[in-house]
Amino acid sequence: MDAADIQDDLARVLITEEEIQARLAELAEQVWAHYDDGQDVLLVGVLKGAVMVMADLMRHLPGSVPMDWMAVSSYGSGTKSSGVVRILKDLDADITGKHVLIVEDIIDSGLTLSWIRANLLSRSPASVEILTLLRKPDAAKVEIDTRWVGFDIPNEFVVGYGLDFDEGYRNLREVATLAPHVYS
Ligand SMILES: O=P(O)(O)OC[C@H]1O[C@H](OP(=O)(O)OP(=O)(O)O)[C@H](O)[C@@H]1O
Ligand code: HPA
Ligand SMILES: [Mg+2]
Repeated sequence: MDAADIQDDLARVLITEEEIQARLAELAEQVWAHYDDGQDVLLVGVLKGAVMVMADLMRHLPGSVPMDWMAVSSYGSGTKSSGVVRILKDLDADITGKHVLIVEDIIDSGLTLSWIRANLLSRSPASVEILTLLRKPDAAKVEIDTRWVGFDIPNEFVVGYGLDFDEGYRNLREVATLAPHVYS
């Protein structure tokens, strides 16, 4: 798939690269202040969707912070959450007594993060907070206490900036909806 093909598959750009970066810079400032200049916080990214958010959020932080990753899967190759969460890769770190900030690309139904949050809370961390770039308020099946949200978006399937459709489109720099011909 070449670059021109990718652009042909998009219906509408919802959030531009510039808007994403400006918002992440704001969020990074708030995160840094909340954790007392990044003291004792562990950033936990959720693979694979959160790779771009993690990479750019971290680079907006003015000092050094550690990161760790979990891989879970609930979507498979479709566009609807199965609600069944599996751990594909667990954290390397023991988070007992640590301040954990979960970094995510999107809260859609909320099923994935509510499961991850409960799972991490069972390990006796000092705190667990959530930062997500995107949230779909109209798709929520469970309410999740989310301290930092980049953008609330409509209840449409989106791709780009880490978000995939059938493992494609993660490398787009913006967040966009897909053209109908891609689904059919
Ligand atoms: O709020 P929900 O309805 O649970 O959906 C959100 C989750 O779904 C996506 O991950 P996916 O399982 O597709 O894996 P991926 O990150 O590897 O694409 C996304 O990255 C979130 O983790
Ligand atoms: O809208 C979405 N796009 C891509 N992956 C997703 N995972 C949950 N919602 C979405
Ligand atoms: Mg996905």
